[in-house]
Amino acid sequence: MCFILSELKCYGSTTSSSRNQLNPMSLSSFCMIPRTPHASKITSQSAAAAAALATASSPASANRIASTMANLKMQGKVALIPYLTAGDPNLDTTAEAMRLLDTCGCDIIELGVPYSDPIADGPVIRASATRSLAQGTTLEKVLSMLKEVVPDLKAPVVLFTYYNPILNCGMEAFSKAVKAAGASGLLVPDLPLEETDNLHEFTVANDLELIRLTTPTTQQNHVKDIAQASEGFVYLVSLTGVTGPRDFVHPQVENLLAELKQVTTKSVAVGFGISQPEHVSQLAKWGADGVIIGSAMVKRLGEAATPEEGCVSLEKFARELKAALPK
Ligand SMILES: O=P(O)(O)OC[C@@H](O)[C@@H](O)c1c[nH]c2ccccc12
Repeated sequence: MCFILSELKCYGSTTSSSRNQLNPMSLSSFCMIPRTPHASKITSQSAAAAAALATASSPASANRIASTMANLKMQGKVALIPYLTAGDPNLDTTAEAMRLLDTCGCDIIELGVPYSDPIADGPVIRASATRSLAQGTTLEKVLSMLKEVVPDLKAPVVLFTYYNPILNCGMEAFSKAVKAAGASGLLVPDLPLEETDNLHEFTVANDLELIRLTTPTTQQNHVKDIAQASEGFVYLVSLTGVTGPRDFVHPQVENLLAELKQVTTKSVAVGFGISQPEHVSQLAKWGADGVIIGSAMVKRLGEAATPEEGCVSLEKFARELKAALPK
C-alpha cells in the first residue's frame, strides 16, 4: 500500500500540549536510561547487523546506515554526522543546509523533529525547537520537505524525534510515513522500555534502522544488550547531562569506547558536546567510528543574522570538521 504523507494525521504531534503518558525525566538528572530489549530479538538483530556489512550502501538497500558505517570503517574513515533541527530557521533553509552538508562530505545526516519539551536538550537546541515551532513546523511538513531532499543526497538520513510525536501518530502510521519520506534510520532518546518491542516491529516492517543509545552511567550488562539491539550504529552519549557545546571531550570517552568495542563489532558513533575540530580528531584517535555534532551546527545555522549567512557559517564549520578526520 502506498502511504501518502498527506494522509498522515498527527494531532499536536510536535507539542507537548497533549501531554503523553510518559513520566519525563527531570532535565537536571537527564541521562538516557537504557532499554533492555527482549533477549529473543537480540540474536536476530546481530545477524541483521552482520548482513548489513555485506549490503552495498545504495539508496534502495536495507540497512543503509549500518552499511554506510561499515564501508567507512573498512576505508579507515570516521563518519561525520551532523544534526539539524528541521524548520530552523525555516524548512527551505533546512533543505538547503542538508544538501550543503552532503556536498561537504557529511556521511549521515540526523534530522530532528522539533518538540516543545525536549528534556534531553540544552539551551541551543531548545531555542532552535522553539524557533522552528514558531514557524509552524509540523511533523507532516518535515516529512514532506525530507521527501523532496532525500533524492539529492548521498548521505542517508536518520530521523530524530522524541516519543510524543510517535505517540500522537501511532507507531505504524509514523513508521510508514518516515519511510515514505526517505529516511533510513530512527532515533528516539526517550522511547519507553515497554514500547521498544512494539516500535521495533514497525521499524523492521518499514526498513528503518532503530538506533539505541548508551551513556556513561549505563550499567555494563545493559551496554551489551543495547549494543546487540542497536541497528545502524550504537550511539555513545559522551557525558551525563544534556546536549550542548563543551570545551573538551571528557577523557572517560576513551574507556567507554574501549568497553563498547569489547562487546560489539558494530560501529560506534559518539555524540554530545562535540563542537571543535580538535574534538573529532581526538575521538578518531580513541577509535570512534562516527562523530555526531548537533548544537554547534544548529547554533551556526539557526542563530545567524540571515539564512544565507547561516548556510555559509555551517558549510565552513562542516569543512573544518571534515578536514580534522582521517582521510
Ligand atoms: O548537541 P550536541 O551536544 O552536539 O549533541 C548531539 C545531539 O545534538 C543530537 O544527537 C541530539 C539532539 N537532541 C538529542 C537528544 C538526545 C540524544 C541526542 C540528541
